[in-house]
Amino acid sequence: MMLVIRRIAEKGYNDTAMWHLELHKKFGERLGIYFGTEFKIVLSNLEDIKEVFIKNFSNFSDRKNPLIFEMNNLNSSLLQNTYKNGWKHTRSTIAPIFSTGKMKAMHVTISSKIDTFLEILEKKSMGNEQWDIYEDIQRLSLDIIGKCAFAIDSDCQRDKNDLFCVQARKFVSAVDIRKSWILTASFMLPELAYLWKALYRFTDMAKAEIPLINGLSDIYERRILGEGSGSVDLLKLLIDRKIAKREVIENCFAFLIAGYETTSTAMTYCSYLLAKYPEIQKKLWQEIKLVKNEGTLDYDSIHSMKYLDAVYKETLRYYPPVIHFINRVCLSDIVIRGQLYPKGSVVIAQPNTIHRSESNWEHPGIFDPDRFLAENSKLEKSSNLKWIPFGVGPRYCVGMRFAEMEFKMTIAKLIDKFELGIPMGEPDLIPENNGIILRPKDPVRLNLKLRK
Ligand code: HEM
Repeated sequence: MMLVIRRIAEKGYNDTAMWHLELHKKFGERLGIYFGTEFKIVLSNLEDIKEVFIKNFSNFSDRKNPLIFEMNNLNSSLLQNTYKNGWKHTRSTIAPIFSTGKMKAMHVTISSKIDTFLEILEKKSMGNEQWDIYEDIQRLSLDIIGKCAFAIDSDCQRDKNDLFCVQARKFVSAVDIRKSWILTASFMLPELAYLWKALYRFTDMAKAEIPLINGLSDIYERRILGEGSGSVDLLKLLIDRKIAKREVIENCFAFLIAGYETTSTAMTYCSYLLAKYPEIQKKLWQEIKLVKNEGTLDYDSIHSMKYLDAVYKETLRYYPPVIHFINRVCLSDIVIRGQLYPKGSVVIAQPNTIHRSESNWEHPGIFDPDRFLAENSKLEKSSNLKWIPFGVGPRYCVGMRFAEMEFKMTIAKLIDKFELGIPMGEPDLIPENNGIILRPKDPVRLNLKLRK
């Protein structure tokens, strides 16, 4: 604990994401850290991770939520639910709404939001000013999740004062442990749970979530009365699963929290990396041209593109957006591969450590999509845990297919329309850790040249 506090004081919180790599080199592939009285075991050996997260899932089924979160409106959602309270039932009810057929039905909505995004970028690229493309991508992602999870036609992309946009951004930015001392303290001193719970209603998070939940509740009631019966969105798909109102609303809310900043951050990293490596961008553009010679950029054609798939996977390997969320609570004492995992300890797998380890990847510090092409990739095996941006085992990200569709459609359409470059003198992107997400620290400014 003292070591953690000293390190944070010396180098800043951001450093804790990368620090684990150093710690693993120094102390080995299993390391223990105390946070107050809470014991955390960080694993980087793939066999250990497989044993804990997959083979012994029944003893490690729950994620550790800071106790302060028990006061929010997410307890019956997949994000926070526990095995004892019915996570398995919720998961098996919800997973089918992310099937290929359902994703295909939703891709038209997503595509129209991306068209608006491209129109806005075209206008901006005509001017002389440089701007932060992360902001545009975040607004696109909000409009997509607004339409698909909240069933509202928000216009976050064009209207900065759009109510949904303002409230959602307020909520998400409140889940930033650097900005809220109550949140930070509740992570560091979990034994004072009762104090943190009592203080929850004074947090910005609590203030921002109420209008969002009330808005969702209104839409739910109108949907039950038959409004929008022809539309396909996650809200409707959940209502069709005949689960309780509270479960529907909390899970839609969870999709906003889990799906907005994660996907927009991944797409921003990808745009930046393609701008930085023009040869890789050119190869992707050539693949896009080939596909367009045969038809259009739609759900099927985009999912058939091998190089786009390699760029997608390599982006998530190189910069995994979610770094501090793949964890499980040990439900009872157990010994695995000679290691005692005491009841109540929290086991963690960190994607950035696994993705940047030389024992898992050749030249891990080099951005090289070719490593994922079929001929030199052994990743297709689900047992391969070298690539874990979406987590591990039965509790992996339920929205993975949704994120993949949104990412691939946006990047393919963006590169089809613009050639991306890095402006002269622009500094390298620095990823910053906000407690859960690894996001660009500074504005991401790119040159966008309309392709002829
Ligand atoms: C690039 C985008 C995304 C990344 C990198 C990502 C990553 C993750 C990770 C690492 C986890 C934890 C998995 C574990 O503990 O093993 C997770 C869980 C989850 N994600 Fe995502 N996610 C993304 C997009 C989305 C989207 C678009 C949605 C919904 C529309 C979503 C919904 C969820 C939910 C509900 C969970 C909890 C699942 C459970 O506990 O059963 N995510 N995600």
